[in-house]
Amino acid sequence: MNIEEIGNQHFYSSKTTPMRTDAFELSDEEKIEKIKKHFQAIMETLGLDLNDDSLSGTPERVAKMYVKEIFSGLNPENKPDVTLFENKFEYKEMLVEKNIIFHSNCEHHFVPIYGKAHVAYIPNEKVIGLSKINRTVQYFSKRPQVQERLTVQIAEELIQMLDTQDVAVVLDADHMCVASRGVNDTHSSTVTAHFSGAFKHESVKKEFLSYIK
Ligand SMILES: Nc1nc2c(ncn2[C@@H]2O[C@H](COP(=O)(O)OP(=O)(O)OP(=O)(O)O)[C@@H](O)[C@H]2O)c(=O)[nH]1
Ligand SMILES: [Zn+2]
Repeated sequence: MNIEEIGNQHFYSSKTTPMRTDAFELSDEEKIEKIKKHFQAIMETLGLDLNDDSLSGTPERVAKMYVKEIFSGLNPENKPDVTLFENKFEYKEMLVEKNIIFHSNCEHHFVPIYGKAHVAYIPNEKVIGLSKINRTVQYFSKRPQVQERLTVQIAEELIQMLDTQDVAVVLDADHMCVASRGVNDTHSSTVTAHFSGAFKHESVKKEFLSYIK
């Protein structure tokens, strides 16, 4: 179960994004209006002069950016339509789409996480339009995230869409909350993985890992 399936019901699990029961009561425009006021208060509290022509539009810019861009994946209406095709070619090997660039944000500090996703699956009856893999990665990225949950959400969505357990997802990302503050480590990166179905077998996993090396 995930937020796409339960509509406006509250549901917590480590795999789903924790949402309030009233998450879908406000329209995007109403959310933008509210966030704009709150962000203006944050800027004023920091001592910034909102009469400055470079700063005056910032509360609205940030509000629009949150709702329409970087957190647009919180709204199930923005879930991409996915085109599937019959697997007429009887392609039975793994398909790997690697180096899918994604930009997300850390839910602990609200600063960027960015990196590459490598996705593979072994087709069953259906094959997926390639760009829809990118779009699925992007949709779940555009939420406040932890990398572990993002990995699992992408994998579970593909398992469901493609009607196969044979799915692998690896994310390799830099966290700005680690790099540009706190421990200020600009060298470390974080790798997470989800292997299911055939990808749990050592030889299949190894083949996939050899392609993304
Ligand atoms: N497991 C996991 N941790 C993350 C992720 N993104 C950020 N974090 C960590 O979340 C933790 C939050 O810890 P806190 O101690 O509450 O935050 P903090 O005081 O700002 O900690 P520092 O970052 O160590 O300064 C930090 O250790 C972050 O590095 C992620 O995707 N997965
Ligand atoms: Zn963080």
